[in-house]
Amino acid sequence: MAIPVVNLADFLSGDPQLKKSFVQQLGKAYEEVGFVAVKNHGIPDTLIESLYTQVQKFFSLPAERKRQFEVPELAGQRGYTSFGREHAKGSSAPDLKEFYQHGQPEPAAGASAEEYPDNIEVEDVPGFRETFDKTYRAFESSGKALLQAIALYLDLPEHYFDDHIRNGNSILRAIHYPPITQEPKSAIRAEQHEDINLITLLVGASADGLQILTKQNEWVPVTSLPEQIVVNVGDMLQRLTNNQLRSTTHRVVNPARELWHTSRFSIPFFLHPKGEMSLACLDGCITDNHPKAYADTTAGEYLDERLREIGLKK
Ligand SMILES: O=C(O)CCC(=O)C(=O)O
Ligand SMILES: [Fe+2]
Repeated sequence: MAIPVVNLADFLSGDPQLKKSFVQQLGKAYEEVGFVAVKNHGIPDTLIESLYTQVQKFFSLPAERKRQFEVPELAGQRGYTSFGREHAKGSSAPDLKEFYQHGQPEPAAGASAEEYPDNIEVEDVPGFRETFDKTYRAFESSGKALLQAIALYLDLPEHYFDDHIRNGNSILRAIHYPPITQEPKSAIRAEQHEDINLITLLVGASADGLQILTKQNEWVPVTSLPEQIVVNVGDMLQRLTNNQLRSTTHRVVNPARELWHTSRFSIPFFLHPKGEMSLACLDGCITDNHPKAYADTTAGEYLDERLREIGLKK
């Protein structure tokens, strides 16, 4: 399915009409579909190419070497998580994937080392940390503009989210779905789930497989052009907006048998605020028809609960 396409250059153009129409298009798409494709997203192609090259080098390291970058106490939030560890909330079959996670390169002064552990060095791939740091910042900056548009759509001040996400707890995750070597029984590359964070920005996955569950309860493949990124609403934003914006269920299915020998790579950026941000439903989103649907919580408490549900935190 072609998801709605928006042009971030319209929002940043300085033309009030273009900006306004961007805000309406994005907001409407997030009420109806929960996913958009964004063109002119501001993440340089050359950066994405270097990131993919380094990610492929990382995953082709020997399994025992990769495991040296795995730190279970960090609940997968930094470094490597091996194949078969993470499962979707409510599913017992682990996803068919391994991944590497990179966090905030520049935590705020005084931020706790428990919430913002250092990133894990991978000496085997030259330039690895620099490329992840650079891409992290590029995603932060595109994500910030998108959240400004979302704030305007919700009749909040344009810069409502800025402070909450500055030096925030976002995660850049590089995922490798290895070739499938035996009948996977019920397991798929990524079982159906909703993302935890405010919004997710995803650069062109290297193969098909991503599908979203529509309001009509049908699974449809997501298609976007190579120059676009896919950006979807996560549960934190759904919760904050009392279900006005939709955190749409999605999954990654296995390829046809003749393509089992191929790998799939994808690199989502999970945009998280700082842990202390309140996720209490916004007053403007609570009405007689839409009474408050969630208890108050903070982003940090909510993240903790969700990491336990997907098997990353004990
Ligand atoms: O690999 C993909 O295309 C999407 C992955 C995903 O949905 C996730 O990691 O949350
Ligand atoms: Fe996801």
